[in-house]
Amino acid sequence: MTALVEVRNLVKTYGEGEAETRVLKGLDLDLETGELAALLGPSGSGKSTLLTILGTLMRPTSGSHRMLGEDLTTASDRDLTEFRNRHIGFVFQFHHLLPDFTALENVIFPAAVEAGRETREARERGRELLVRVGLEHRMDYLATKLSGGQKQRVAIARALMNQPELVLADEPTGNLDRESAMQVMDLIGEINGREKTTFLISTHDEKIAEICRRQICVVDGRAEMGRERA
Ligand SMILES: Nc1ncnc2c1ncn2[C@@H]1O[C@H](COP(=O)(O)OP(=O)(O)OP(=O)(O)O)[C@@H](O)[C@H]1O
Repeated sequence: MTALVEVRNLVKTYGEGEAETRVLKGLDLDLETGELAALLGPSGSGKSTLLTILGTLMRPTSGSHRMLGEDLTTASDRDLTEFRNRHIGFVFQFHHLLPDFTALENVIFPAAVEAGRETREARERGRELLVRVGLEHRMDYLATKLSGGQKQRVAIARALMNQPELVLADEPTGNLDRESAMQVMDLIGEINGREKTTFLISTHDEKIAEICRRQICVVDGRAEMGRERA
């Protein structure tokens, strides 16, 4: 069986000459369908860099990156954008919701971009997702009127809008109190269990990492695999 994501000998350097920083130094990583994995590592070890490359938002300096059997290192920018919209969802620490739009409008935004317009089906799926994340009573609230935990739940619903196989989350609970963080993790766990969506979650929080079935640590530019838990 081929992995959902297959990364080999990934290298990423920033800058040139004396200012060159080699962040990823030949990293190998496989992610299977349905995994719930934490991405750990000291500050500056390259977690965000790796997530940005896996999300096709930045190209590696060298190495191979495949997802769903497609070679993404040689794909055109246009093909990458299409691939990203269809197959990858993102959740960030600072949710990046559009403040002047409602929760529902924020959720259906990716589908509207993909389709070039807002469809009735998209509105329906957006509503369903907001119900699933427990925000049926906040659909028409402006994003600015939501609490931090609620905003993050909207961000998760938005990430799921186009039914991605992979969701990349960069410190999704970093800005939340313990209770909201656990609610967000419960939600991610439920979606992962039910829909087999693969999640890769970068975190500094050991408790969050423990909830994940697998821990992957970026150390000295390479990935060290943690033990898989049943
Ligand atoms: N655009 C850039 N240009 C130059 N250097 C960069 C750039 N982005 C990141 N870096 C450097 O690459 C290294 C890895 O950064 P990255 O943000 O990937 O680490 P991280 O593990 O996510 O850190 P943190 O846990 O603090 O968020 C750091 O030394 C950083 O300074």
